[in-house]
Amino acid sequence: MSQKIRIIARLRPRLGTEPDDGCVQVIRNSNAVASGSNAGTSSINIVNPRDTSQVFKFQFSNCYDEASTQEEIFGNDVQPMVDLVYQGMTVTIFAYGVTSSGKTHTMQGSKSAPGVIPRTVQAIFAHRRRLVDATPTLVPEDISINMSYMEIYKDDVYDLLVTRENAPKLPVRENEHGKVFVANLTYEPISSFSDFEAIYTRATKHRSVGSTNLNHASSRSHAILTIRATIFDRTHNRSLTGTINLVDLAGSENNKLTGNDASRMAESAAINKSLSVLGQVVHALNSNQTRIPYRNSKLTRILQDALGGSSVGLLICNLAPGAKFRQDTLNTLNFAVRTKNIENKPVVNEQDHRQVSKPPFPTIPSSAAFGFGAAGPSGLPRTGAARQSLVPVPRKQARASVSVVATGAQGFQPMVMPPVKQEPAPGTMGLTLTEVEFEQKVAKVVEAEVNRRMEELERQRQAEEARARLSMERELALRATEAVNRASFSDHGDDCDDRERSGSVASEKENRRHRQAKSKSKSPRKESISLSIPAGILTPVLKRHKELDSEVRSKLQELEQKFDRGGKDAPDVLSPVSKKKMGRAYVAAARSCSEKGDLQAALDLYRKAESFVPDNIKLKERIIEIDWAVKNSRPFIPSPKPKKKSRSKAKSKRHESVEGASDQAMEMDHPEATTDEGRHRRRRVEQLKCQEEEMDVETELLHDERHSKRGRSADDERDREAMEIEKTPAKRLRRSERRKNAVVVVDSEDDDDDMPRIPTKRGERGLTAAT
Ligand SMILES: Nc1ncnc2c1ncn2[C@@H]1O[C@H](COP(=O)(O)OP(=O)(O)OP(=O)(O)O)[C@@H](O)[C@H]1O
Repeated sequence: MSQKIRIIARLRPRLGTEPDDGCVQVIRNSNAVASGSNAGTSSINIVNPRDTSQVFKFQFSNCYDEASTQEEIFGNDVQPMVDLVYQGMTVTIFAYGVTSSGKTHTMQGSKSAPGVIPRTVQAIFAHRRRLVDATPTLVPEDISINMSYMEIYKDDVYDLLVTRENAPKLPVRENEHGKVFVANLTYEPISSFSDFEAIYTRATKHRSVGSTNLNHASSRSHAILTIRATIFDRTHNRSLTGTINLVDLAGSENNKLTGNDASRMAESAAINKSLSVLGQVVHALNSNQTRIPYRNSKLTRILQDALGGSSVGLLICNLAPGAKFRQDTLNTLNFAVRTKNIENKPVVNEQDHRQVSKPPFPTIPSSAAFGFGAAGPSGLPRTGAARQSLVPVPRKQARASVSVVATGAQGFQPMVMPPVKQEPAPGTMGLTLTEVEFEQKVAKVVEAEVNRRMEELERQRQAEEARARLSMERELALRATEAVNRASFSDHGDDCDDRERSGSVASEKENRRHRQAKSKSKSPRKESISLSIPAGILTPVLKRHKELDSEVRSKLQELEQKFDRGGKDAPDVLSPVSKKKMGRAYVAAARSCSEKGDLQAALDLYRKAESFVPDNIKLKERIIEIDWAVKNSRPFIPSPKPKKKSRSKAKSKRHESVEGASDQAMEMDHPEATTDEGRHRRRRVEQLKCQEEEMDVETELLHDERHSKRGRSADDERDREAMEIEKTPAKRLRRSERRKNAVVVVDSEDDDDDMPRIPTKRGERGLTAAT
């Protein structure tokens, strides 16, 4: 069964110099007050400032004017709510209004005029006394009462029962049943009103209060005092828990009126924001929205149960008199009107502590004195149907639940009911777990998670260490292999040299002796290496090296075969620059042959050169000419060799070194020089590259020579001839451009036959050896 939030309004008296402008008028209906009904015949009337003939009328359950007393308000509207606590229900009473409207006065009051809070606590203890007196099976210890007190300051929750220095921000959580609670909040047991007074007075000093222009002791936070009463039935091991939340909200603030400084402004912003969310929640509930923005502020999150939940609610609207507050008063009243449409579904919070079957909750003889029989004073049923909750109950729990059905004078009879909501008992988070147990469980889970992560980190660290060790070993092995290889290459190179020498002068015996001497001189190095490397570690590396070696060897063989095939495939494996250089080398060799009169050899060499530089027109012409001469047995007179320019000392040195390499390169093409040793061939390829370098130098020389006087005159001659053929300036220009670009492989000195010339003495000599 649902129940709407009860709304009452209270206008505070004028303070100090506040004018009596009659802006807010309270119309009271004494019958409504007396009956305590929710008829709402009392009203607050406010004259429309724009049209004084128009009056806004707000009807509520009860409306109290300036003359109303604390006692009156408590007796009429709060006392019945207190009684509900002993019915096992949750009650929430909150004071709402603009700053300085009298919320704290209403809730807390003063010594001379105690407010709702102290009166409620007094009523709770009084009720306990009555209950114990009326129930022979109950002793005072069977009804425990405890309290908590917190404030929400700038949207953070603080425990007011601990000193502020030690008070951490408390988290707001939700238990497995969807019940919102403030974790680690202190609950202090109180056995008497004086106990409460002592704790409450101390805690109130911790509350955030500040002075503003409107209120010298303005609340800067929302304060929530909770009193819980638990009746424990030892006979049947069951308990009934009722709770009352007394909420003193901070007032909405108009910063123009409050004259807030920067820090007060920050507080004011937090206050106004949370109140705005409260308004949004109320609006969302009224308009049946699917999503209620409880989570948008801590205030609404904590008050969730009071707003559309399972709590019985009472809203006290505090109003300040005077036109100065007119707009705030209207806002407050509008909020109240919206709130009164919110429907809660109160439940009885009852717990069965037995493990198996559950007998009924014992009949408390004085239960009728609570104002509740089969139905409560506000028509709240106590049956299982009345305990339905908005929060779904887990199936496991639902099976174990036993609900209580009122059977009038016969007392309660047990019966298994459909899933019903059972609120946690004070200090408990569910049916069986106390808060301490819950915290312990959480701590265990956290500890397990931390241990798991630590182990994972340790595993990662060990894996990284192993990886680092492996990579270090690999590095070490690689270095060792390189060292061994260097030694091996060196030996091999020396061996080759020795073999070559042995062919002419040295005997095999001498060579052996020579090698032995060398190996003796190198043995300490090898020893030191073998000592520093663990046995077997080189095996995989050497194997890999062997594989690489055979791979290199096969590639070299392939390369060699290409060269052996007449260089037809060679261009495919050379870069454009290398091709050009190879072409020049063959041209030089061919020229040498033609000078000696061996035209056939020259023709073959020119053709080889053509395979490297197939686009060279002059080379093609030369081949045609020589081919023609060979076929017709005619002599071929080549152009004279160009004179070499003087070179610098450095270049000479370089050429001398390259010259030797060139000779060796030619040996590679010689059948006798061919060897199966891949490493040896690799060295030869390197030497061949050196020869290419030398050819490059020759090209530089050639380029220099192009600009000699003779070269220039030959070009001029060609240009003159061309000028005679090409009449238009455009054609002349294009031809001139072409000539400028075509200078790299064309020997411009060949003015006689315009044939390619690469006059390299060293190249000729090397290639001569090759041919
Ligand atoms: N009914 C009343 N009778 C006499 N004095 C009152 C009454 N209501 C409020 N006051 C006085 O008005 C002043 C402001 O009241 P109170 O501090 O309760 O306002 P508040 O709404 O709590 O303000 P804030 O939101 O700033 O905390 C106080 O001095 C208080 O004593």
